[in-house]
Amino acid sequence: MVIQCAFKELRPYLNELETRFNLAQWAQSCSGFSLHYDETGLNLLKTDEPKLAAINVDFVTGAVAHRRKFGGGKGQSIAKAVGLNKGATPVVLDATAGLGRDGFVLASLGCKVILHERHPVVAALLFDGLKRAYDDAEIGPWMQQNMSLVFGSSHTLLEQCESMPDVVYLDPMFPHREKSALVKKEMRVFQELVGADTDADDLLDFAYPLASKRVVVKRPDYAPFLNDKTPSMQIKTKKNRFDVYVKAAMV
Ligand SMILES: C[S@@+](CC[C@H](N)C(=O)[O-])C[C@H]1O[C@@H](n2cnc3c(N)ncnc32)[C@H](O)[C@@H]1O
Repeated sequence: MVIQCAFKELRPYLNELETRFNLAQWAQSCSGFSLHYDETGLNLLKTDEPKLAAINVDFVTGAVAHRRKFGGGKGQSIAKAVGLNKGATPVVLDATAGLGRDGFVLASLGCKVILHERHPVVAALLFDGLKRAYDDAEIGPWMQQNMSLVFGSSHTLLEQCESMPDVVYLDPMFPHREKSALVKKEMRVFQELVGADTDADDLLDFAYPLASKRVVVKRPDYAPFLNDKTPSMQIKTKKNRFDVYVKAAMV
């Protein structure tokens, strides 16, 4: 998968992205998608829906940036689920990072967040979004401290972790059935690219021994528990819930 771009001076950076994430290897399995770089950064397009389906990671000015400023801070369900309301700012390993939105909410609230993403195109989008955030005068300093990406599968990376995070956060792909046309479209494009995370049940078994305080699993409200394991507690939102597997108190 070659990244298309009108700016010749960006070719070295784009070559680096292509190499780092082995994008050439994925050209076949990502047919129907293309990657473009423009002034907004790296964009994924669905070839037959070029205008509507661009996916881009923007922590500086996008919807997540708005949520950072006006989204409810530590009162948000995700913050409560990882234990932020207990006065702690845990180290969180986000083992299914996706576009980094949940991770960004936690990083903006002070957590150190390590992101794992295994899909090369998603990882490339995330890497590019992080790079632009690191360079931003307002959020760059704390983003560089709080958010980092490791490209690879958590099925192997969690086993190799040398230090224990306080929290392991899991949000594997589960078929969505939201009604909003916009969300539906973006989710559909994302799901088509990534596919269902059919091996997600195993992640709980890797995550639980590694987390020192808790494992948090985000699920749509209609989804069964991950690996059929009943959580210690649940925090429910309109469309999702956070299943929390507590190991030790968050101090
Ligand atoms: C539903 S998305 C996560 C969305 C994310 N929470 C956000 O806020 O943007 C799930 C992501 O997890 C990734 N994933 C699933 N299993 C993984 C694994 N074992 N290791 C690393 N990434 C994984 C998928 O490639 C996909 O990008």
